[in-house]
Amino acid sequence: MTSTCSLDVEFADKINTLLKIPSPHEAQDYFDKLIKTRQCCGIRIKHDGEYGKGVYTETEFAEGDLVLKDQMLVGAQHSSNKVDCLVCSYCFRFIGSIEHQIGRKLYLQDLGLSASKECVEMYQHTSNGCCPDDSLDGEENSLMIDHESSGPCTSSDQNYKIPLPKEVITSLMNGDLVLPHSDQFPLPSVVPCPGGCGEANYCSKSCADADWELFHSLLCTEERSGTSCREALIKFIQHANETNDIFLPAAKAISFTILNYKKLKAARLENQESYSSLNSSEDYGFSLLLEAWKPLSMGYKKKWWDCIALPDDVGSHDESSFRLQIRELAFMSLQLLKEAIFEKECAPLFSLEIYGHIIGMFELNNLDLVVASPVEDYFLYIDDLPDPEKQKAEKITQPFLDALGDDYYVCCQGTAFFPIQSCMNHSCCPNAKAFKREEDRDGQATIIALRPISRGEEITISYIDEDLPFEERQVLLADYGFRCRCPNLTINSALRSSAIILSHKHIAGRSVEHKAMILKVPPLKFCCGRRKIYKLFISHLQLVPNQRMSKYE
Ligand SMILES: C[S@@+](CC[C@H](N)C(=O)[O-])C[C@H]1O[C@@H](n2cnc3c(N)ncnc32)[C@H](O)[C@@H]1O
Repeated sequence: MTSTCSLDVEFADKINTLLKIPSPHEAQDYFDKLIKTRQCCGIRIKHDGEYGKGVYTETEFAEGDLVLKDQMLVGAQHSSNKVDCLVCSYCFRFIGSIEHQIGRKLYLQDLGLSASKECVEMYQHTSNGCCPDDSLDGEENSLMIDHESSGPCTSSDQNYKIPLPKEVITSLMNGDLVLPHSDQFPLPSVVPCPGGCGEANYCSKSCADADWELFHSLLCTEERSGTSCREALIKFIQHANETNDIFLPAAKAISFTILNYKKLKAARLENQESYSSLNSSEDYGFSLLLEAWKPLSMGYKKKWWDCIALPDDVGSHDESSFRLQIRELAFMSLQLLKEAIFEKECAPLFSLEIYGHIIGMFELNNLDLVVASPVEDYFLYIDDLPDPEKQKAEKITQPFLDALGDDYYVCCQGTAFFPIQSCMNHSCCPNAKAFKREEDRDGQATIIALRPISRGEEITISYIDEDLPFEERQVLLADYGFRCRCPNLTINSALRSSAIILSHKHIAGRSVEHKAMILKVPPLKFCCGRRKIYKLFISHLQLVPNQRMSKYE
């Protein structure tokens, strides 16, 4: 039997209006304004293409030109990755210090945890006051939760690690022990969550304030923050981490809309409109909700359980029961979220239709969020020092590298929806790619031209690894609901030897599951026997013209 959400029945008309595809005029107006706020010029979103919306050039781009730097609308670090990297919860920059990043990871590793396992155990441990550092206080809720999934770049216990004494790790975390040359890699200080939950940390007050204003004030688990149902919120987070952490950005999308609604309402009231006109007219309230929802209304959407690809281990005869299970999972998550942050004036947002469409939108549009680790840069820097400076530094750094094992370079990973990039259609011979350059140290998406693009041409990216054989490409593209009809000609390999950072990632059905592969980078120079091999998600490979990597060529 399928669970029914009463809000779906009660607000059926409003839900239909919220999910209506915006008119071309409305969308054009929205995207024209949005593009003006981005680091890009010479692109336009058009609505009359073969595949719905598409991004087109209004100028010429040369190979390697920056086409777009897009800011995410909603993004989240994977729960499993939180053990490995301490990043700004808003822009996903690494924060603290090289020492703090290493110390924190070793501390958690010392508790016998990898990112994917035994996190509950760690939670119990830290809750008992065993945490040596205040900066870990409150992280428990976010760290305890994922004991199910394992991303491709997360810790593994398979590589050999030589543990360090606890006191050394503690002094590293406390800042008493300073590593040689770490001043070459300054990181922003940790700014704690203004609500005091300790789960969210930031690189600056402006990021803390922006996150609070846009999302976190409704999702903060600290009692003082005024979140009405803290227990329910914690349960919601736990459920997301035990099942599929895509529910976390979905909650952010709902939070964003509620907070936006409240802001719009307050602004209207300030503009002398009477309380009575706002409160008495239901339509007026709904028009505000429509306005608040607008950024999300623009994304291409289908219901999650309808569009999600059937996993390999589910036969077609089990398809309907699989889709039903996904729907039930979303239903369960939504009940917990509703208990935590329900807002009467925004009730239609808590319908299963809307929740399912938000997650489906992520399924069809999201890019991987990947930010390279400064800890890797640090060890590479030490490795590149001339002797005898190198020998001197390595006497101190080597034990830390040995303790970290092969996981010393784990990057920040998550998933994010980028409003402009998400309008880019797929081609198996794309003219652009999403990537990260040396200077791109945050979670934003950077799109670069792979070859000269002429005025008026559509900008296309590949959602999958375009090097795969034709049939495999078609299978992967079926996840996006279409078969590609473009011929895959010779791929421009000019940028191929560089690092790959961003990729389209499908959110797996029942738990977070990444399709990983080892990227074909040129033979690597070894750094103390463990210079990194990039392990990245694949569904959609993106090349990074990255100076840092060019030295390997
Ligand atoms: C990320 S969205 C791209 C923007 C989308 N065209 C829109 O209208 O918002 C992905 C969806 O666009 C459509 N699409 C993108 N590239 C396509 C292609 N090469 N052939 C057919 N459909 C495509 C598919 O429906 C796909 O699920």
